[in-house]
Amino acid sequence: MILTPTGLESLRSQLIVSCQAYPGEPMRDPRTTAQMAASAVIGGAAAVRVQGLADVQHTRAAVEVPVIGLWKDGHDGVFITPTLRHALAVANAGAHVVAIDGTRRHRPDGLSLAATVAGFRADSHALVMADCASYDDAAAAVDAGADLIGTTLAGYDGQRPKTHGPDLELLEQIAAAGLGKPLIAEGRIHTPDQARQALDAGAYAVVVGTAITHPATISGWFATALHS
Ligand SMILES: CC(=O)N[C@H](C=O)[C@@H](O)[C@H](O)[C@H](O)COP(=O)(O)O
Repeated sequence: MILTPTGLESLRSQLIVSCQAYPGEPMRDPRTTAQMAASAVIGGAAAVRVQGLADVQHTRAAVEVPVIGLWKDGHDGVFITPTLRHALAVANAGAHVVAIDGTRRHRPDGLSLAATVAGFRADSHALVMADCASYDDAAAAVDAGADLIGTTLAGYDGQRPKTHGPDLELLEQIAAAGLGKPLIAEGRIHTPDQARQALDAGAYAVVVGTAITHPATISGWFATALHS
């Protein structure tokens, strides 16, 4: 299955579940990621988002819904699918959509976002999701040719404060501008109410990660509540 921009209609107002375990964690295994993704689909996820080439491969085989893939390389600066090479590798692993850093920061391979998207299009039919951190990033990512705009990096690169829940103000700002590409709310959506608020703020679809698929963090929330 190739996902086309028109095919994105299947994601309208839907839940997307991000399934990620971090290096060194007990659940950091591509088979576990794929099992989490399949479980999320049973619960109603219309798409899933996974990190790492093996995770993309295993998840593609485990679910029928679109797979958004990314490759985190490092943890500072531009690290979400930071270069064209990373993006093509994620697409070749089977991702329908490749999520890449969509900020205006310098990229490790020196390419602009527009050059990255153009180079990607030359070799892949997969769609591109730009993980942005601000309104200016989002506008630039649309100009650069991205198919979807995510608020993934809002609060993580210093452009905007790290809100306690989702950055609803940013969602409203981007949605009000009518940039013409699906706006994906992502980042710190921890409750069903917050997911709903993100849609009401103008998001096309909502990504939830930690609150569904990261038991170490969720356990911490409960443990802290008991001890405070
Ligand atoms: C900033 C960054 O590296 N975000 C990553 C992007 O893939 C993931 O670590 C997040 O879990 C994902 O964005 C979903 O967000 P949340 O887990 O808050 O629901």
